[in-house]
Amino acid sequence: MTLLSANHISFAYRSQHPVFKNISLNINPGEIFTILGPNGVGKSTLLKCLLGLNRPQAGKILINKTSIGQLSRRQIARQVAYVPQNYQINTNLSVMDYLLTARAPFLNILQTPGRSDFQLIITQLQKVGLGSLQDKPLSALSGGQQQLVTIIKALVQEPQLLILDEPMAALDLNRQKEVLTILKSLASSGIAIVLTTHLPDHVFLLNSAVGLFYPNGRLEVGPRDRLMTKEKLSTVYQTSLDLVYLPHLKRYTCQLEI
Ligand SMILES: Nc1ncnc2c1ncn2[C@@H]1O[C@H](COP(=O)(O)OP(=O)(O)OP(=O)(O)O)[C@@H](O)[C@H]1O
Repeated sequence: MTLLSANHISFAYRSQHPVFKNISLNINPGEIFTILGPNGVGKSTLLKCLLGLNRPQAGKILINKTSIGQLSRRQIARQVAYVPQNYQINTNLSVMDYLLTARAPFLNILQTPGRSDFQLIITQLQKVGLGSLQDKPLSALSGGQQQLVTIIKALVQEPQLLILDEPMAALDLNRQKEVLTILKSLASSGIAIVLTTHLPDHVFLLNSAVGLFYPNGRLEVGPRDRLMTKEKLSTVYQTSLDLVYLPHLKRYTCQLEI
């Protein structure tokens, strides 16, 4: 069953100036879908439409067959978690207290988090080697550590669909590897993942389906083998680049032609 579907959606912040028109896509459980495109083309705007934060002027978005407009924020938060692009968190909450806020959609109005909520968070922090940071104020963490914490916040929401906007932009290579591994393992457990990235290699590393956002606002959706070509990527990024096969890693890498 399709978890998320967007049918012919169009969105403009100002009338007569559409960011994109007539975009359709379907995401199934366990699928990874990576959106690539140049700066300012509309990737974050599209994600916000899929989350119900932006309301498209045309088209329909369904989550588990229900129109997103008919779902409350709490109902959406029980199914979908979001890692925003601006991960810098302006709060003096401790890491633990901040992460506990992600359990709110599952608690009644006067209910406080229980043992299982704390344990879930401790387990997730330990998985990425941040167990020792749970009592630190968020403001004392580095940018990369804060980005990891926002990813963990989405995970402790135990979503069916995880939407991430450039989740690895601030991470070192080893931490990128950790996040890629986590995303792959979430997908194999049936969670659907939609992400944006500026690194085309992430598509190959995640074995994901692709959405190519062209500078004219068109989104081409399809399998990696059909969309990840030198010609299409050069058109998307308006620059010369090449795809090089790495036989020992059995995958392609995307390189600028400089
Ligand atoms: N809140 C807003 N109000 C008005 N215009 C906006 C708003 N947010 C984004 N835009 C505009 O919409 C267009 C798409 O922006 P968006 O942030 O979706 O691009 P993006 O593809 O995610 O870019 P980047 O790769 O740089 O993050 C841009 O022209 C941007 O200036």
